Order: sequence, then structure tokens, then C-alpha cells
Amino acid sequence: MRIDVMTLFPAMFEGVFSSSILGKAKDKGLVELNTINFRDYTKDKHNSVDDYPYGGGGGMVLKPEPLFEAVESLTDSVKTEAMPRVILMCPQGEKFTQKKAEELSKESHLIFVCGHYEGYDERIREFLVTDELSIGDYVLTGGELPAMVVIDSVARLLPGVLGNETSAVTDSFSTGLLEYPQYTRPVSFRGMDVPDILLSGHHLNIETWRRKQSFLRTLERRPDMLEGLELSKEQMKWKQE
Ligand SMILES: NC(=S)c1ccno1
Repeated sequence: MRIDVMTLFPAMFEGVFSSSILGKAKDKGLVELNTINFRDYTKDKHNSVDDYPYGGGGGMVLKPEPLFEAVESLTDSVKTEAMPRVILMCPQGEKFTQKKAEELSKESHLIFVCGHYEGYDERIREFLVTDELSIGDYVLTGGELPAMVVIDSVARLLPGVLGNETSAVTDSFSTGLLEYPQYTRPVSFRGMDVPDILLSGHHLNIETWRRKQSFLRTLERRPDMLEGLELSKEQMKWKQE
């Protein structure tokens, strides 16, 4: 997968794109990560990327030209079979979820648009962008941190990135439920013991215990995730306990 990020602050991505799992994935060639400073696509002597809003009002609005030309410089140079997804990170966007991460992980080329200032010229939304995503109902200083969140969530799903393919499958939300409790050595820590079931070696019983724990944890912490779902017989039993 190729990921390009349109930003006025490329340095913000240096750590994310060079360290830990994303850095390793980049080194293994599993994902190509680039930043493009769309200020480089301005043509006026002040390199303006924003301007005052028509109709007045406070704040500045990102101009369409630099972003259109920056994105088009990519799509013209990268003759991909399919047009890339151009993703605008903004509070008005669709709420980002694990399901959306799984959908985006199937794409070959993603372009993220990270804005600052008060907003974007509407023509960017109407004619350049394919998706608008929000990581939550709050306002940040820009789209860079949300883009990092989405990139991390998508890239970890790419084959070979995590190394242990199964771990992404059992993560919270991937199963539709929150993840079950995890334990590792020591078997007893300050009097807090690992549940006996996990030491039993009885894999079927362990699987059942984990399914139950996932269901009960979801029921307790995120009942909204169960709304509209038809509970299985075992889930109904656990719910009644
Ligand atoms: N909530 C999101 S994605 C955002 C972007 C900029 N400010 O908030």
C-alpha cells in the first residue's frame, strides 16, 4: 500500500513513519509512506495556503488551488489502476471505526489531507475528496494527529505488518466485541493470580472462557455495540447469570 499525506507540517510524521511497527513495515516494503507539503504548490510570492472567507467571519479558510495541485501531482505521476482514496480528516467526517480501517486496508493507495486553520474551501470537499473521516467529536489544531491514528489502524491490518496475523483478528472490535482479558508470566504477581482456566491446557474450555469474557466485557462497558444484534444461546445464558 502507498500512503501519501498532504500536510503543512511534514516533520510531525517523521517519528511515526520511522519507528516501531510502521517503521519496520516501511523498511520491509509492506507500506510506502510519504509526506507532501502542499505549501510547495502555492504560486504567489507569500506562498499562501489560506485566505479570508467570502461573506466575512472569523478565521481563515484553506484555498483550493494548492491542495488540488498537490493531489493531482500525485495521481498524474502514479498511474494506479484505481483512483486513490482521498481522505479529508475533519470533525464533520464519518466516525472512524475498525470496520472502516478494514475497508481502507484493502486499498492500494490512500491520500490523506490534513488541514489547519478554520476549515477548507468547500470545493475541496465536493470535487477532490472521496472520504471525510473523524476520529471523534472534538476539535484539534489540525488533521495530522487524526491521520496518524487512521494510518496506524489501517497499516497494522496489512499482511505481514504485525507478524502474527491472528492478533489483528482477535483485537477489540475486529470480532465485533471487546477483547478478552490477557495474561502472561508470572503466574502470580503480588497475590494476583492468572485464572486457572488459562493454565488448564484445555483449549476448548479456554476458547469458551475467552468468548464469555469478551461478551461480558462488552455488555458491561459498551452495550451499544450489542444493540440490534441477535444474541446467541450461550450469550443469552451468560447475560442471565
Ligand atoms: N476530529 C477530527 S478528525 C479533527 C480534525 C481536526 N480537528 O478535529
